[in-house]
Amino acid sequence: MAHIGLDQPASPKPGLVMALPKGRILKEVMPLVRAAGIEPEAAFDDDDSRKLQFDTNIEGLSIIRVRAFDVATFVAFGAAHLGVAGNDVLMEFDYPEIYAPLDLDIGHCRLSLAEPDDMARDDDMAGWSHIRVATKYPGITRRYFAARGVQAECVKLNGAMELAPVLGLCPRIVDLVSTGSTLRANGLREVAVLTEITSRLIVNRAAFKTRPDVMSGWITRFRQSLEGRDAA
Ligand SMILES: Nc1ncnc2c1ncn2[C@@H]1O[C@H](COP(=O)(O)OP(=O)(O)OP(=O)(O)O)[C@@H](O)[C@H]1O
Ligand SMILES: O=P(O)(O)OC[C@H]1O[C@H](OP(=O)(O)OP(=O)(O)O)[C@H](O)[C@@H]1O
Repeated sequence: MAHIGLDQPASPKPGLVMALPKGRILKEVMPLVRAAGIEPEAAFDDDDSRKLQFDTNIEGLSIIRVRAFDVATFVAFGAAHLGVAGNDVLMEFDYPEIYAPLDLDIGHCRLSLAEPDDMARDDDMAGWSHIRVATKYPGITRRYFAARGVQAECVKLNGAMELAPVLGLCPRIVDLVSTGSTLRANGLREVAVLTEITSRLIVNRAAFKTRPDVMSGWITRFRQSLEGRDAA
């Protein structure tokens, strides 16, 4: 007897899907989305709505709102066709299926190594062969230090990294820094910048190949949104 449906994924909705991160980037990205001519349905701005996928004024284009790391995964696997992600997320996954054609010049921050003030005072990175680091970015951290001859043992945390040195979990952290106030408030000092971060428009490579006109059309619209914003 044929079993139908149980382990079959639901058929994806036809049309184009744009993945946006639901965190702090959303406020910065929405003016660009709207300037590109995309207006989501009213439920998108309704905090009480439990919807996750939203229709837009553009026939066949919907928006999904997901966690920042998941934007890259939806786009890499072709479940979404385009999206917005920080290059922290892009570098951590390093998905070959993602093409990131446009720097949106939003979400500026940096990924840095930090340690307690008293440790930083007479610490010398040149003498390290092994370090233990708490981070949400084990991939970037390992690669960065391996290229400098240092083995980085990473303890994965998903937030509040700054607590790790304070509570003795790990003496050092690699985390995002913008104003530096979170580090200061927790007695930590930035000792190295691994990379500067901004958010990018990202596109699934297969979608770009199979629908070049539509996908390049959206890249152009976002480029024009950026030019309009910069000229204002
Ligand atoms: N302090 C910051 N200043 C500027 N940009 C930041 C800052 N922190 C994070 N970002 C950027 O915003 C993106 C999303 O961060 P956000 O804080 O919204 O998500 P999160 O809380 O880390 O993750 P999650 O979506 O899992 O809750 C990051 O990937 C990064 O590119
Ligand atoms: O240098 P600052 O301006 O203080 O910003 C840095 C903080 O911002 C991010 O955290 P977020 O607020 O996203 O919370 P999280 O720890 O839950 O990710 C990051 O992880 C730092 O903790």
